[in-house]
Amino acid sequence: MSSPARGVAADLSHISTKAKVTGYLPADDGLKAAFTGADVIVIPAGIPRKPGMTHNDLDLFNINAGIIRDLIIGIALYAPSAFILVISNPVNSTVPIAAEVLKKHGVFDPKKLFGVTTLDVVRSETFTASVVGKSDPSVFKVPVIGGHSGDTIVPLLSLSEPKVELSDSDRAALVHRIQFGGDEVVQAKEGKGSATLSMAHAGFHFAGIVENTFVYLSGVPGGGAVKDIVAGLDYFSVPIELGCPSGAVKAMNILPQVSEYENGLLEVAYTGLAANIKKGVDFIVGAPEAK
Ligand SMILES: NC(=O)C1=CN([C@@H]2O[C@H](COP(=O)(O)OP(=O)(O)OC[C@H]3O[C@@H](n4cnc5c(N)ncnc54)[C@H](O)[C@@H]3O)[C@@H](O)[C@H]2O)C=CC1
Ligand SMILES: O=C([O-])CC(=O)C(=O)O
Repeated sequence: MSSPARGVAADLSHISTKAKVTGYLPADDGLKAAFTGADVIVIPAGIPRKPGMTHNDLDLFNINAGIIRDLIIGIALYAPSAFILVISNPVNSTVPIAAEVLKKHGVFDPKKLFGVTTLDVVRSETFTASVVGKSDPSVFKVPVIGGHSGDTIVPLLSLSEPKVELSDSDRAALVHRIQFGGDEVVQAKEGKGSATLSMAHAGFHFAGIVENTFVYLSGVPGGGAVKDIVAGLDYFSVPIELGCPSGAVKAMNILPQVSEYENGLLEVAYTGLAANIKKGVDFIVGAPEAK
């Protein structure tokens, strides 16, 4: 890229609300002004979970699905080549929603659409370090694959570097803490948001060369081999090598290295993910206003 990347981090709530009230507004000047010329667009817009809400909550889905759809329409029209990082939950469904809207507009590039799952890696490394009594989370590198909610998040402790030895019960407790770490934050904030600041940290991380992210597998080089292993799921989070200007350069297929225990976690994740992905796709497919 010859000029510095232009990103959009504006609060677009007024625009999206307007789009929601009046229907699809192809000539919306706000969306046009916000997105035109953007190279990288990060979307954290939407409601956060309240204590007790799961990522499968219907209110969370219905409100955020509409917000994502409206914003992605704006991107399809005014910044079709931008890198899109979707933070808004439920990521397992909002990324498929984004993909379907982009497809309807004929501008879907799977190498440039990413669901932000970085926090799962941050948690897996931080909590693994704390379980073995280290205060510095950067000591461990622990891959995480799958999706971004509860038991669709699959930490691969068997591939930790350096190796970590845990009893079965310590391992189960650690896996649970990584999978449900978001709940701790949502509860601690008592209805006033979720891991907002950690999200900023995740965004910063994303500037790296290899990043964990939820992608459309068939559109990313190397993704087909992953898809063959993950029960044919269209979307999955694995470490992705990133490049500029093309985006996702390669999906790292670490699936053949997982342990038997982790294969058990994956089987559970596949079921949840298949339902979450279908929910996102169904939200757009057949919906005339998204055309
Ligand atoms: N993928 C990830 O790792 C993470 C995802 N999240 C998700 O990010 C989203 C935001 O979470 P928080 O920052 O904690 O919530 P928050 O309530 O602090 O911030 C939400 C922001 O979205 C804006 N917004 C609300 N309705 C909008 C609309 N119709 N159009 C555009 N913008 C709108 C609000 O003005 C506000 O600035 C949630 O869906 C949450 O679940 C949060 C943390 C981590
Ligand atoms: O769990 C939530 O609601 C927010 C989130 O995605 C996370 O903290 O990883």
